[in-house]
Amino acid sequence: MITITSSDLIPIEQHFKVIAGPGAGKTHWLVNHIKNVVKNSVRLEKTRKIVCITYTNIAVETIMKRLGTSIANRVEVSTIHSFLYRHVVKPYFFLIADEFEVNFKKVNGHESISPRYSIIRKWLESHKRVDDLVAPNTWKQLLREEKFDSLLRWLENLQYRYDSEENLKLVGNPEKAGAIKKVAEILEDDLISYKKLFWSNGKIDHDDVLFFSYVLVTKYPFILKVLRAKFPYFFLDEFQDTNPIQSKIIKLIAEEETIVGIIGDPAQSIYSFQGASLKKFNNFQLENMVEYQILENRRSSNQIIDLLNSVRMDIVQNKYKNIDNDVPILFIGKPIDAFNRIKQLYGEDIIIHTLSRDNLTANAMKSMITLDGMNTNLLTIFKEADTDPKRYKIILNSVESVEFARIGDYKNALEKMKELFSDYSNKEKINNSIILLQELLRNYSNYKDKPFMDFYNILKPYFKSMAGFRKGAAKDFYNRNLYKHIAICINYKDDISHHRTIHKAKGDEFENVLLISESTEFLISPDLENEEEHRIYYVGMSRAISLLFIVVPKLLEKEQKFIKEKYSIRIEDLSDIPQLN
Ligand SMILES: Nc1ncnc2c1ncn2[C@@H]1O[C@H](COP(=O)(O)OP(=O)(O)OP(=O)(O)O)[C@@H](O)[C@H]1O
Repeated sequence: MITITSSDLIPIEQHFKVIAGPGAGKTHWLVNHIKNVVKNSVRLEKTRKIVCITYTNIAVETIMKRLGTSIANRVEVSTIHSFLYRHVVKPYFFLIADEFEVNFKKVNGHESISPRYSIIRKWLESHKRVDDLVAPNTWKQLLREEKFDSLLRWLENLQYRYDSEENLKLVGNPEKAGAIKKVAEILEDDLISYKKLFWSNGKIDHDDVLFFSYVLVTKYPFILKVLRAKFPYFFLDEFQDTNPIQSKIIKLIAEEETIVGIIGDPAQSIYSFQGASLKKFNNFQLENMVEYQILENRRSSNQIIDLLNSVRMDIVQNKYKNIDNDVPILFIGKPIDAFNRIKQLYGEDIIIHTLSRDNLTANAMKSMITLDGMNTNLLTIFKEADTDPKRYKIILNSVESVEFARIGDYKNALEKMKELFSDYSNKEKINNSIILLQELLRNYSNYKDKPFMDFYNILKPYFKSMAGFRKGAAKDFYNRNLYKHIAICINYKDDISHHRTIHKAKGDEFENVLLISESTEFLISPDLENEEEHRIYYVGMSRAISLLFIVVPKLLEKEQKFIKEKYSIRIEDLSDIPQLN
Protein backbone atom coordinates (compact mmCIF):
# COMPACT_ATOMS: atom_id res chain seq x y z
CA MET A 1 0.00 0.00 0.00
CA ILE A 2 1.43 3.36 -1.05
CA THR A 3 0.48 6.44 0.98
CA ILE A 4 -0.26 9.57 -1.03
CA THR A 5 -1.95 12.93 -0.40
CA SER A 6 -4.95 14.25 -2.28
CA SER A 7 -2.64 16.53 -4.26
CA ASP A 8 -0.33 13.75 -5.49
CA LEU A 9 -0.30 12.40 -9.01
CA ILE A 10 0.05 8.69 -9.79
CA PRO A 11 1.00 6.80 -12.99
CA ILE A 12 -1.89 6.89 -15.42
CA GLU A 13 -1.44 3.57 -17.21
CA GLN A 14 -2.01 1.17 -14.31
CA HIS A 15 -5.18 -0.12 -12.64
CA PHE A 16 -5.49 1.41 -9.19
CA LYS A 17 -7.46 1.31 -5.96
CA VAL A 18 -7.45 4.36 -3.70
CA ILE A 19 -8.63 3.81 -0.13
CA ALA A 20 -9.23 6.80 2.12
CA GLY A 21 -11.36 7.89 5.02
CA PRO A 22 -13.93 10.68 5.10
CA GLY A 23 -12.87 14.15 3.98
CA ALA A 24 -9.60 12.77 2.61
CA GLY A 25 -10.22 14.46 -0.69
CA LYS A 26 -11.11 11.38 -2.73
CA THR A 27 -13.36 13.30 -5.07
CA HIS A 28 -10.85 16.14 -5.19
CA TRP A 29 -8.09 13.65 -6.00
CA LEU A 30 -10.18 11.95 -8.67
CA VAL A 31 -10.89 15.24 -10.43
CA ASN A 32 -7.16 16.02 -10.44
CA HIS A 33 -6.34 12.56 -11.71
CA ILE A 34 -8.79 12.97 -14.59
CA LYS A 35 -7.21 16.33 -15.48
CA ASN A 36 -3.81 14.67 -15.40
CA VAL A 37 -4.97 11.89 -17.73
CA VAL A 38 -6.46 14.40 -20.18
CA LYS A 39 -3.20 16.31 -20.18
CA ASN A 40 -0.77 13.41 -20.49
CA SER A 41 -2.49 10.45 -22.08
CA VAL A 42 -1.44 9.44 -25.58
CA ARG A 43 -4.39 7.06 -25.86
CA LEU A 44 -7.30 9.48 -25.72
CA GLU A 45 -7.17 10.83 -29.28
CA LYS A 46 -10.09 12.97 -30.45
CA THR A 47 -13.12 10.86 -29.79
CA ARG A 48 -12.12 8.51 -26.98
CA LYS A 49 -13.25 9.50 -23.53
CA ILE A 50 -12.61 8.95 -19.85
CA VAL A 51 -15.51 7.47 -17.90
CA CYS A 52 -16.10 8.69 -14.38
CA ILE A 53 -18.82 6.83 -12.53
CA THR A 54 -20.27 8.14 -9.34
CA TYR A 55 -23.21 7.33 -7.15
CA THR A 56 -25.88 10.01 -7.45
CA ASN A 57 -26.98 12.65 -9.93
CA ILE A 58 -25.93 15.30 -7.43
CA ALA A 59 -22.42 13.84 -7.32
CA VAL A 60 -22.34 13.82 -11.15
CA GLU A 61 -23.08 17.54 -11.17
CA THR A 62 -20.44 18.24 -8.50
CA ILE A 63 -17.74 16.44 -10.49
CA MET A 64 -18.73 18.10 -13.77
CA LYS A 65 -18.51 21.50 -12.12
CA ARG A 66 -15.11 20.72 -10.62
CA LEU A 67 -13.77 19.44 -13.94
CA GLY A 68 -14.63 22.74 -15.61
CA THR A 69 -15.92 23.37 -19.11
CA SER A 70 -12.56 23.08 -20.88
CA ILE A 71 -12.23 19.33 -20.39
CA ALA A 72 -15.83 18.33 -19.67
CA ASN A 73 -16.20 17.07 -23.26
CA ARG A 74 -13.30 14.61 -22.74
CA VAL A 75 -15.02 12.94 -19.83
CA GLU A 76 -18.29 11.09 -19.49
CA VAL A 77 -19.42 11.64 -15.89
CA SER A 78 -22.42 9.50 -15.10
CA THR A 79 -24.12 7.12 -12.70
CA ILE A 80 -23.49 3.48 -13.58
CA HIS A 81 -27.13 2.97 -14.54
CA SER A 82 -27.20 5.86 -16.98
CA PHE A 83 -23.85 4.84 -18.43
CA LEU A 84 -24.84 1.22 -19.01
CA TYR A 85 -28.23 2.18 -20.34
CA ARG A 86 -26.71 4.56 -22.86
CA HIS A 87 -23.80 2.42 -24.01
CA VAL A 88 -24.96 -1.16 -23.56
CA VAL A 89 -28.70 -1.60 -23.11
CA LYS A 90 -30.05 0.96 -25.55
CA PRO A 91 -27.82 0.17 -28.54
CA TYR A 92 -27.84 -3.63 -28.15
CA PHE A 93 -31.20 -4.43 -26.55
CA PHE A 94 -32.50 -5.84 -29.82
CA LEU A 95 -30.06 -8.76 -29.46
CA ILE A 96 -31.87 -10.19 -26.43
CA ALA A 97 -35.30 -8.61 -26.73
CA ASP A 98 -37.04 -11.78 -27.93
CA GLU A 99 -35.46 -14.00 -25.30
CA PHE A 100 -36.67 -11.74 -22.46
CA GLU A 101 -39.86 -10.64 -24.17
CA VAL A 102 -38.89 -6.97 -24.03
CA ASN A 103 -40.71 -4.50 -26.21
CA PHE A 104 -37.47 -2.64 -26.78
CA LYS A 105 -38.95 -0.08 -29.13
CA LYS A 106 -41.11 1.17 -26.27
CA VAL A 107 -38.25 1.30 -23.78
CA ASN A 108 -37.43 4.91 -23.02
CA GLY A 109 -34.98 5.11 -20.14
CA HIS A 110 -35.18 3.37 -16.80
CA GLU A 111 -37.41 4.22 -13.89
CA SER A 112 -38.55 3.04 -10.48
CA ILE A 113 -41.32 0.54 -11.06
CA SER A 114 -43.85 -0.27 -8.37
CA PRO A 115 -45.86 -3.49 -8.30
CA ARG A 116 -49.48 -2.98 -9.37
CA TYR A 117 -52.57 -5.00 -8.50
CA SER A 118 -53.53 -5.70 -12.13
CA ILE A 119 -50.05 -6.94 -13.03
CA ILE A 120 -49.70 -9.05 -9.87
CA ARG A 121 -53.06 -10.63 -10.54
CA LYS A 122 -52.12 -11.46 -14.11
CA TRP A 123 -48.83 -12.94 -12.95
CA LEU A 124 -50.35 -15.10 -10.19
CA GLU A 125 -53.13 -16.39 -12.43
CA SER A 126 -50.67 -17.79 -14.93
CA HIS A 127 -47.79 -18.56 -12.54
CA LYS A 128 -46.01 -21.71 -13.71
CA ARG A 129 -46.56 -23.30 -10.28
CA VAL A 130 -50.09 -22.02 -9.74
CA ASP A 131 -51.21 -25.59 -8.90
CA ASP A 132 -48.85 -25.64 -5.92
CA LEU A 133 -50.56 -22.56 -4.51
CA VAL A 134 -53.14 -24.25 -2.28
CA ALA A 135 -55.44 -23.01 0.50
CA PRO A 136 -54.93 -20.85 2.49
CA ASN A 137 -52.53 -19.49 -0.13
CA THR A 138 -54.32 -19.90 -3.43
CA TRP A 139 -53.54 -17.23 -5.99
CA LYS A 140 -56.86 -15.56 -5.20
CA GLN A 141 -56.18 -15.62 -1.47
CA LEU A 142 -52.81 -14.00 -2.03
CA LEU A 143 -54.59 -11.01 -3.51
CA ARG A 144 -56.37 -10.25 -0.26
CA GLU A 145 -55.53 -7.84 2.55
CA GLU A 146 -52.56 -8.77 4.72
CA LYS A 147 -51.20 -11.28 2.22
CA PHE A 148 -51.42 -8.84 -0.64
CA ASP A 149 -49.69 -6.26 1.50
CA SER A 150 -46.81 -8.64 2.16
CA LEU A 151 -46.73 -9.65 -1.49
CA LEU A 152 -46.39 -6.00 -2.48
CA ARG A 153 -43.54 -5.40 -0.08
CA TRP A 154 -41.80 -8.60 -1.18
CA LEU A 155 -42.11 -7.67 -4.87
CA GLU A 156 -40.84 -4.17 -4.16
CA ASN A 157 -37.62 -5.71 -2.85
CA LEU A 158 -36.63 -8.17 -5.57
CA GLN A 159 -32.94 -8.40 -6.32
CA TYR A 160 -30.64 -9.93 -8.88
CA ARG A 161 -28.12 -12.11 -7.09
CA TYR A 162 -25.38 -14.50 -8.18
CA ASP A 163 -25.94 -18.09 -7.05
CA SER A 164 -23.11 -20.42 -6.03
CA GLU A 165 -22.44 -21.23 -9.70
CA GLU A 166 -22.20 -17.53 -10.52
CA ASN A 167 -25.49 -17.52 -12.41
CA LEU A 168 -27.48 -14.35 -12.07
CA LYS A 169 -30.91 -15.02 -10.53
CA LEU A 170 -33.83 -12.83 -9.59
CA VAL A 171 -34.71 -13.50 -5.95
CA GLY A 172 -37.01 -12.18 -3.23
CA ASN A 173 -35.95 -11.14 0.25
CA PRO A 174 -37.40 -13.60 2.82
CA GLU A 175 -37.26 -10.87 5.49
CA LYS A 176 -39.79 -8.87 3.52
CA ALA A 177 -42.14 -11.81 2.90
CA GLY A 178 -44.25 -11.38 6.09
CA ALA A 179 -47.59 -13.14 5.65
CA ILE A 180 -46.53 -14.87 2.42
CA LYS A 181 -43.39 -16.45 3.87
CA LYS A 182 -44.72 -19.99 3.34
CA VAL A 183 -45.28 -19.57 -0.39
CA ALA A 184 -42.49 -17.14 -1.25
CA GLU A 185 -40.32 -20.03 -2.41
CA ILE A 186 -42.97 -21.20 -4.87
CA LEU A 187 -43.55 -17.67 -6.12
CA GLU A 188 -39.82 -17.14 -6.52
CA ASP A 189 -39.71 -19.91 -9.11
CA ASP A 190 -41.32 -17.75 -11.74
CA LEU A 191 -40.26 -14.20 -11.01
CA ILE A 192 -39.03 -13.64 -14.54
CA SER A 193 -42.64 -13.96 -15.77
CA TYR A 194 -43.57 -11.16 -13.37
CA LYS A 195 -40.81 -8.99 -14.78
CA LYS A 196 -41.80 -9.83 -18.34
CA LEU A 197 -45.20 -8.24 -17.74
CA PHE A 198 -43.38 -4.92 -17.32
CA TRP A 199 -40.74 -5.56 -19.97
CA SER A 200 -43.31 -6.41 -22.63
CA ASN A 201 -44.66 -2.94 -22.02
CA GLY A 202 -41.26 -1.30 -22.43
CA LYS A 203 -40.79 -0.67 -18.71
CA ILE A 204 -37.42 -1.48 -17.16
CA ASP A 205 -36.12 -0.46 -13.77
CA HIS A 206 -32.65 0.45 -12.51
CA ASP A 207 -31.69 -3.09 -11.54
CA ASP A 208 -32.91 -4.40 -14.90
CA VAL A 209 -30.35 -2.11 -16.54
CA LEU A 210 -27.53 -3.84 -14.65
CA PHE A 211 -29.02 -7.27 -15.32
CA PHE A 212 -29.48 -6.75 -19.06
CA SER A 213 -26.03 -5.17 -19.33
CA TYR A 214 -24.47 -8.20 -17.69
CA VAL A 215 -26.39 -10.57 -19.95
CA LEU A 216 -25.40 -8.57 -23.02
CA VAL A 217 -21.67 -8.28 -22.30
CA THR A 218 -21.33 -11.95 -21.35
CA LYS A 219 -23.33 -13.23 -24.31
CA TYR A 220 -21.89 -10.78 -26.81
CA PRO A 221 -18.27 -10.04 -25.82
CA PHE A 222 -17.84 -7.77 -28.84
CA ILE A 223 -19.74 -5.18 -26.78
CA LEU A 224 -16.83 -5.17 -24.31
CA LYS A 225 -14.48 -4.53 -27.22
CA VAL A 226 -16.57 -1.56 -28.29
CA LEU A 227 -16.60 -0.18 -24.74
CA ARG A 228 -12.83 -0.57 -24.42
CA ALA A 229 -12.29 1.13 -27.76
CA LYS A 230 -14.45 4.08 -26.76
CA PHE A 231 -13.28 4.40 -23.17
CA PRO A 232 -9.58 3.77 -22.45
CA TYR A 233 -9.98 4.94 -18.83
CA PHE A 234 -12.75 3.94 -16.46
CA PHE A 235 -12.85 5.43 -12.95
CA LEU A 236 -15.38 4.73 -10.21
CA ASP A 237 -15.91 6.85 -7.12
CA GLU A 238 -17.65 5.55 -3.94
CA PHE A 239 -16.77 2.02 -5.00
CA GLN A 240 -17.47 0.63 -1.50
CA ASP A 241 -21.16 0.80 -2.41
CA THR A 242 -20.86 -0.92 -5.75
CA ASN A 243 -23.37 -3.57 -6.64
CA PRO A 244 -21.82 -7.00 -7.45
CA ILE A 245 -23.13 -6.99 -11.04
CA GLN A 246 -21.42 -3.67 -11.64
CA SER A 247 -18.24 -5.08 -10.17
CA LYS A 248 -18.28 -8.04 -12.56
CA ILE A 249 -18.88 -5.84 -15.58
CA ILE A 250 -15.99 -3.58 -14.54
CA LYS A 251 -13.70 -6.59 -14.17
CA LEU A 252 -14.58 -7.75 -17.67
CA ILE A 253 -13.89 -4.32 -19.12
CA ALA A 254 -10.54 -4.21 -17.27
CA GLU A 255 -9.32 -7.47 -18.82
CA GLU A 256 -7.57 -5.62 -21.61
CA GLU A 257 -6.90 -2.15 -22.97
CA THR A 258 -8.99 -0.09 -20.53
CA ILE A 259 -7.38 1.18 -17.33
CA VAL A 260 -9.72 0.87 -14.37
CA GLY A 261 -9.39 2.88 -11.15
CA ILE A 262 -11.61 2.55 -8.10
CA ILE A 263 -11.84 4.89 -5.14
CA GLY A 264 -13.65 4.40 -1.86
CA ASP A 265 -13.74 3.96 1.87
CA PRO A 266 -14.62 0.55 3.33
CA ALA A 267 -15.89 2.19 6.54
CA GLN A 268 -18.42 4.14 4.50
CA SER A 269 -20.02 1.08 2.91
CA ILE A 270 -23.73 1.62 3.70
CA TYR A 271 -25.65 -0.06 0.90
CA SER A 272 -25.61 -3.75 1.81
CA PHE A 273 -29.29 -3.98 0.84
CA GLN A 274 -28.15 -3.45 -2.72
CA GLY A 275 -25.61 -6.22 -2.39
CA ALA A 276 -22.59 -4.01 -1.69
CA SER A 277 -20.17 -4.87 1.08
CA LEU A 278 -17.04 -3.71 2.75
CA LYS A 279 -15.42 -7.09 2.13
CA LYS A 280 -16.20 -6.99 -1.58
CA PHE A 281 -14.50 -3.61 -1.79
CA ASN A 282 -11.46 -4.78 0.17
CA ASN A 283 -11.20 -7.94 -1.93
CA PHE A 284 -11.64 -6.29 -5.32
CA GLN A 285 -8.52 -7.08 -7.34
CA LEU A 286 -7.33 -6.56 -10.88
CA GLU A 287 -4.13 -7.73 -12.47
CA ASN A 288 -1.20 -5.46 -11.52
CA MET A 289 -3.50 -3.14 -9.64
CA VAL A 290 -1.64 -0.66 -7.41
CA GLU A 291 -3.16 0.22 -4.04
CA TYR A 292 -2.92 3.68 -2.52
CA GLN A 293 -4.18 5.22 0.67
CA ILE A 294 -4.76 8.83 1.69
CA LEU A 295 -4.52 9.38 5.42
CA GLU A 296 -5.54 13.02 5.73
CA ASN A 297 -8.83 14.48 6.76
CA ARG A 298 -9.11 17.88 5.09
CA ARG A 299 -12.68 18.50 6.13
CA SER A 300 -13.22 18.49 9.84
CA SER A 301 -12.09 20.25 12.99
CA ASN A 302 -9.54 18.53 15.22
CA GLN A 303 -12.25 17.66 17.74
CA ILE A 304 -14.41 15.94 15.13
CA ILE A 305 -11.43 14.03 13.69
CA ASP A 306 -10.57 12.85 17.23
CA LEU A 307 -14.04 11.43 17.60
CA LEU A 308 -13.93 9.78 14.16
CA ASN A 309 -10.52 8.26 14.93
CA SER A 310 -11.76 6.87 18.23
CA VAL A 311 -14.52 4.82 16.62
CA ARG A 312 -12.43 3.61 13.67
CA MET A 313 -9.82 0.88 13.97
CA ASP A 314 -8.28 0.40 10.52
CA ILE A 315 -6.79 3.86 9.92
CA VAL A 316 -5.93 6.99 11.90
CA GLN A 317 -6.60 10.20 10.01
CA ASN A 318 -4.25 13.17 10.14
CA LYS A 319 -5.61 16.60 11.00
CA TYR A 320 -4.72 18.37 7.77
CA LYS A 321 -6.36 21.74 8.52
CA ASN A 322 -5.40 21.59 12.20
CA ILE A 323 -8.30 23.82 13.23
CA ASP A 324 -9.68 23.65 16.77
CA ASN A 325 -13.35 24.09 17.50
CA ASP A 326 -15.81 23.19 20.28
CA VAL A 327 -16.00 19.53 21.27
CA PRO A 328 -19.02 17.65 19.90
CA ILE A 329 -22.14 17.73 22.09
CA LEU A 330 -24.29 14.68 22.75
CA PHE A 331 -27.84 15.80 23.59
CA ILE A 332 -30.35 13.60 25.36
CA GLY A 333 -33.87 14.44 24.28
CA LYS A 334 -35.93 15.26 21.20
CA PRO A 335 -34.38 16.28 17.86
CA ILE A 336 -36.34 19.55 17.62
CA ASP A 337 -35.28 20.49 21.15
CA ALA A 338 -31.68 19.78 20.24
CA PHE A 339 -32.05 21.90 17.11
CA ASN A 340 -33.42 24.83 19.17
CA ARG A 341 -30.79 24.37 21.84
CA ILE A 342 -28.01 24.71 19.26
CA LYS A 343 -29.55 28.00 18.13
CA GLN A 344 -29.67 29.09 21.75
CA LEU A 345 -26.01 28.26 22.18
CA TYR A 346 -24.64 29.53 18.87
CA GLY A 347 -27.16 32.18 17.79
CA GLU A 348 -30.25 32.14 15.55
CA ASP A 349 -28.19 32.54 12.38
CA ILE A 350 -26.27 29.29 12.69
CA ILE A 351 -26.97 26.96 9.76
CA ILE A 352 -27.52 23.41 10.94
CA HIS A 353 -27.94 20.37 8.72
CA THR A 354 -29.77 17.53 10.42
CA LEU A 355 -29.01 13.98 9.35
CA SER A 356 -31.44 11.22 10.22
CA ARG A 357 -31.33 7.48 10.03
CA ASP A 358 -34.73 7.15 8.37
CA ASN A 359 -36.78 9.01 5.85
CA LEU A 360 -39.65 9.88 8.15
CA THR A 361 -37.50 11.54 10.78
CA ALA A 362 -35.74 13.56 8.06
CA ASN A 363 -39.08 14.65 6.61
CA ALA A 364 -40.52 15.45 10.04
CA MET A 365 -37.51 17.71 10.62
CA LYS A 366 -38.21 19.48 7.31
CA SER A 367 -41.60 20.48 8.72
CA MET A 368 -40.28 20.75 12.28
CA ILE A 369 -42.92 18.38 13.62
CA THR A 370 -42.51 15.43 15.98
CA LEU A 371 -43.46 11.93 15.00
CA ASP A 372 -44.91 11.11 18.43
CA GLY A 373 -47.86 8.77 18.05
CA MET A 374 -48.12 9.37 14.29
CA ASN A 375 -48.99 6.58 11.92
CA THR A 376 -45.81 6.27 9.92
CA ASN A 377 -47.24 3.88 7.39
CA LEU A 378 -49.61 6.29 5.73
CA LEU A 379 -48.41 5.87 2.15
CA THR A 380 -49.04 2.13 2.21
CA ILE A 381 -52.46 2.68 3.76
CA PHE A 382 -53.17 5.36 1.15
CA LYS A 383 -52.31 2.99 -1.67
CA GLU A 384 -54.64 0.33 -0.27
CA ALA A 385 -57.44 2.73 0.54
CA ASP A 386 -57.54 4.55 -2.79
CA THR A 387 -58.34 1.83 -5.27
CA ASP A 388 -58.76 4.28 -8.16
CA PRO A 389 -55.29 4.17 -9.72
CA LYS A 390 -55.76 7.36 -11.73
CA ARG A 391 -56.87 9.45 -8.75
CA TYR A 392 -54.16 7.89 -6.60
CA LYS A 393 -51.48 8.89 -9.10
CA ILE A 394 -52.76 12.46 -9.50
CA ILE A 395 -52.86 13.01 -5.76
CA LEU A 396 -49.56 11.31 -4.89
CA ASN A 397 -47.62 12.97 -7.71
CA SER A 398 -49.03 16.34 -6.72
CA VAL A 399 -47.98 15.90 -3.08
CA GLU A 400 -44.50 14.85 -4.21
CA SER A 401 -44.25 17.72 -6.67
CA VAL A 402 -45.23 20.31 -4.03
CA GLU A 403 -42.87 18.92 -1.43
CA PHE A 404 -39.95 18.58 -3.87
CA ALA A 405 -40.47 22.22 -4.88
CA ARG A 406 -40.58 23.33 -1.25
CA ILE A 407 -37.03 22.08 -0.70
CA GLY A 408 -35.90 23.80 -3.90
CA ASP A 409 -35.80 20.71 -6.11
CA TYR A 410 -37.80 22.24 -8.98
CA LYS A 411 -36.42 19.82 -11.56
CA ASN A 412 -37.93 16.72 -9.99
CA ALA A 413 -41.01 18.69 -8.91
CA LEU A 414 -41.71 19.51 -12.54
CA GLU A 415 -41.03 15.94 -13.68
CA LYS A 416 -43.62 14.63 -11.22
CA MET A 417 -46.21 17.13 -12.39
CA LYS A 418 -45.51 16.53 -16.08
CA GLU A 419 -46.41 12.86 -15.65
CA LEU A 420 -49.96 14.02 -14.95
CA PHE A 421 -50.28 15.77 -18.31
CA SER A 422 -49.05 12.94 -20.47
CA ASP A 423 -51.73 13.50 -23.16
CA TYR A 424 -50.50 17.01 -23.93
CA SER A 425 -47.75 18.32 -26.23
CA ASN A 426 -44.42 18.91 -24.56
CA LYS A 427 -44.94 22.66 -24.38
CA GLU A 428 -48.43 22.35 -22.90
CA LYS A 429 -47.17 19.73 -20.47
CA ILE A 430 -44.60 22.15 -19.09
CA ASN A 431 -46.98 25.12 -19.04
CA ASN A 432 -49.76 23.23 -17.28
CA SER A 433 -47.32 21.78 -14.78
CA ILE A 434 -45.83 25.16 -13.90
CA ILE A 435 -49.24 26.81 -13.52
CA LEU A 436 -50.58 24.05 -11.26
CA LEU A 437 -47.43 23.83 -9.19
CA GLN A 438 -47.39 27.59 -8.62
CA GLU A 439 -51.02 27.49 -7.60
CA LEU A 440 -50.43 24.67 -5.13
CA LEU A 441 -47.42 26.39 -3.61
CA ARG A 442 -49.34 29.66 -3.28
CA ASN A 443 -52.17 27.84 -1.54
CA TYR A 444 -49.95 25.76 0.74
CA SER A 445 -51.17 27.25 4.00
CA ASN A 446 -54.77 26.51 2.99
CA TYR A 447 -54.30 22.75 2.97
CA LYS A 448 -51.11 21.92 4.87
CA ASP A 449 -52.75 21.46 8.28
CA LYS A 450 -56.13 20.37 6.90
CA PRO A 451 -57.67 17.01 5.98
CA PHE A 452 -56.31 15.45 2.80
CA MET A 453 -59.76 15.92 1.25
CA ASP A 454 -59.11 19.68 1.06
CA PHE A 455 -56.06 19.00 -1.11
CA TYR A 456 -58.17 16.76 -3.35
CA ASN A 457 -60.75 19.55 -3.70
CA ILE A 458 -58.10 22.05 -4.76
CA LEU A 459 -56.85 19.65 -7.44
CA LYS A 460 -60.24 18.59 -8.73
CA PRO A 461 -60.84 21.57 -11.09
CA TYR A 462 -57.52 20.81 -12.85
CA PHE A 463 -58.36 17.17 -13.47
CA LYS A 464 -62.01 17.14 -14.45
CA SER A 465 -62.02 13.41 -15.14
CA MET A 466 -60.62 12.53 -11.70
CA ALA A 467 -63.03 10.26 -9.84
CA GLY A 468 -65.15 11.54 -6.94
CA PHE A 469 -65.93 9.60 -3.78
CA ARG A 470 -68.62 7.21 -2.63
CA LYS A 471 -68.86 5.97 0.94
CA GLY A 472 -65.96 3.73 1.85
CA ALA A 473 -62.28 3.34 2.68
CA ALA A 474 -61.03 5.91 0.17
CA LYS A 475 -63.34 8.69 1.36
CA ASP A 476 -62.57 7.86 4.99
CA PHE A 477 -58.86 8.04 4.33
CA TYR A 478 -59.07 11.45 2.68
CA ASN A 479 -61.24 12.80 5.50
CA ARG A 480 -59.36 11.34 8.44
CA ASN A 481 -55.75 12.13 7.56
CA LEU A 482 -54.04 15.46 7.39
CA TYR A 483 -52.07 16.56 4.33
CA LYS A 484 -48.94 17.24 6.37
CA HIS A 485 -48.89 13.72 7.80
CA ILE A 486 -49.01 12.19 4.35
CA ALA A 487 -46.44 14.66 3.05
CA ILE A 488 -43.85 13.58 5.58
CA CYS A 489 -44.06 9.97 4.35
CA ILE A 490 -42.89 10.71 0.79
CA ASN A 491 -39.51 9.78 -0.56
CA TYR A 492 -37.42 12.64 -1.91
CA LYS A 493 -35.58 11.90 -5.14
CA ASP A 494 -32.62 14.21 -4.78
CA ASP A 495 -32.86 15.60 -1.28
CA ILE A 496 -31.05 18.92 -1.30
CA SER A 497 -32.69 20.25 1.86
CA HIS A 498 -31.07 20.92 5.23
CA HIS A 499 -32.80 17.87 6.68
CA ARG A 500 -31.78 14.66 4.98
CA THR A 501 -31.24 11.02 5.69
CA ILE A 502 -27.62 10.02 6.25
CA HIS A 503 -27.78 7.96 3.06
CA LYS A 504 -28.78 11.03 1.05
CA ALA A 505 -25.96 13.07 2.61
CA LYS A 506 -23.28 10.67 1.44
CA GLY A 507 -20.36 12.38 -0.28
CA ASP A 508 -21.50 15.81 0.90
CA GLU A 509 -20.16 18.07 3.65
CA PHE A 510 -21.81 20.67 5.87
CA GLU A 511 -20.56 23.32 8.27
CA ASN A 512 -22.60 22.14 11.27
CA VAL A 513 -24.29 18.79 11.64
CA LEU A 514 -26.92 17.51 14.06
CA LEU A 515 -26.97 13.73 13.83
CA ILE A 516 -30.26 12.24 14.95
CA SER A 517 -29.91 8.74 16.34
CA GLU A 518 -32.03 6.24 18.22
CA SER A 519 -29.10 4.67 20.00
CA THR A 520 -25.52 5.24 21.09
CA GLU A 521 -24.35 1.74 20.24
CA PHE A 522 -21.99 3.20 17.63
CA LEU A 523 -20.23 5.13 20.41
CA ILE A 524 -20.45 2.58 23.21
CA SER A 525 -19.16 -0.43 21.31
CA PRO A 526 -18.18 0.72 17.83
CA ASP A 527 -17.52 -2.00 15.28
CA LEU A 528 -17.29 -0.45 11.83
CA GLU A 529 -16.01 -3.61 10.25
CA ASN A 530 -19.02 -5.74 11.09
CA GLU A 531 -21.90 -3.39 11.84
CA GLU A 532 -23.39 -1.47 8.97
CA GLU A 533 -25.52 0.59 11.41
CA HIS A 534 -22.30 1.88 12.99
CA ARG A 535 -20.88 2.74 9.60
CA ILE A 536 -24.02 4.70 8.76
CA TYR A 537 -23.61 6.88 11.86
CA TYR A 538 -19.89 7.20 11.11
CA VAL A 539 -20.78 8.58 7.66
CA GLY A 540 -23.21 10.97 9.35
CA MET A 541 -20.67 12.28 11.88
CA SER A 542 -17.99 12.68 9.26
CA ARG A 543 -20.06 15.10 7.13
CA ALA A 544 -19.39 17.89 9.66
CA ILE A 545 -16.80 20.57 8.98
CA SER A 546 -16.93 22.78 12.12
CA LEU A 547 -19.44 21.62 14.71
CA LEU A 548 -20.94 18.23 15.40
CA PHE A 549 -23.97 17.52 17.56
CA ILE A 550 -25.65 14.20 18.20
CA VAL A 551 -29.07 13.70 19.74
CA VAL A 552 -30.41 10.48 21.28
CA PRO A 553 -33.73 9.98 23.07
CA LYS A 554 -32.24 8.52 26.24
CA LEU A 555 -28.96 7.49 27.84
CA LEU A 556 -28.40 5.51 31.03
CA GLU A 557 -26.19 6.96 33.78
CA LYS A 558 -23.54 4.33 33.24
CA GLU A 559 -23.54 4.92 29.48
CA GLN A 560 -23.06 8.64 30.06
CA LYS A 561 -20.13 7.91 32.32
CA PHE A 562 -18.60 5.52 29.79
CA ILE A 563 -18.93 7.98 26.88
CA LYS A 564 -17.45 10.84 28.92
CA GLU A 565 -14.47 8.71 29.83
CA LYS A 566 -13.87 7.37 26.34
CA TYR A 567 -14.40 10.48 24.19
CA SER A 568 -13.86 14.22 24.32
CA ILE A 569 -17.54 14.95 24.10
CA ARG A 570 -19.94 17.09 26.13
CA ILE A 571 -23.23 15.55 27.25
CA GLU A 572 -26.30 17.69 27.80
CA ASP A 573 -29.69 16.46 29.02
CA LEU A 574 -32.29 18.64 27.29
CA SER A 575 -34.85 18.04 30.03
CA ASP A 576 -32.55 20.08 32.28
CA ILE A 577 -32.90 23.17 30.05
CA PRO A 578 -36.13 24.84 31.22
CA GLN A 579 -36.29 27.62 28.63
CA LEU A 580 -36.72 25.17 25.69
CA ASN A 581 -40.32 25.14 24.59
N1 LIG B 1 -5.80 18.78 -2.45
C1 LIG B 1 -6.78 19.54 -1.96
N2 LIG B 1 -6.66 20.87 -1.98
C2 LIG B 1 -7.62 21.64 -1.47
N3 LIG B 1 -8.76 21.19 -0.92
C3 LIG B 1 -8.94 19.88 -0.87
C4 LIG B 1 -7.97 18.98 -1.39
N4 LIG B 1 -8.43 17.74 -1.20
C5 LIG B 1 -9.62 17.87 -0.60
N5 LIG B 1 -9.93 19.16 -0.40
C6 LIG B 1 -11.17 19.65 0.27
O1 LIG B 1 -11.41 18.82 1.41
C7 LIG B 1 -12.80 18.54 1.53
C8 LIG B 1 -13.05 17.03 1.48
O2 LIG B 1 -12.78 16.57 0.19
P1 LIG B 1 -13.73 15.50 -0.59
O3 LIG B 1 -15.15 15.90 -0.46
O4 LIG B 1 -13.14 15.34 -1.94
O5 LIG B 1 -13.42 14.26 0.34
P2 LIG B 1 -13.88 12.75 0.18
O6 LIG B 1 -12.70 11.92 0.48
O7 LIG B 1 -14.57 12.54 -1.12
O8 LIG B 1 -14.88 12.67 1.39
P3 LIG B 1 -16.01 11.62 1.82
O9 LIG B 1 -15.54 10.23 1.57
O10 LIG B 1 -16.15 11.91 3.27
O11 LIG B 1 -17.24 11.99 1.09
C9 LIG B 1 -13.49 19.29 0.43
O12 LIG B 1 -13.94 20.53 0.94
C10 LIG B 1 -12.39 19.48 -0.61
O13 LIG B 1 -12.63 20.61 -1.41
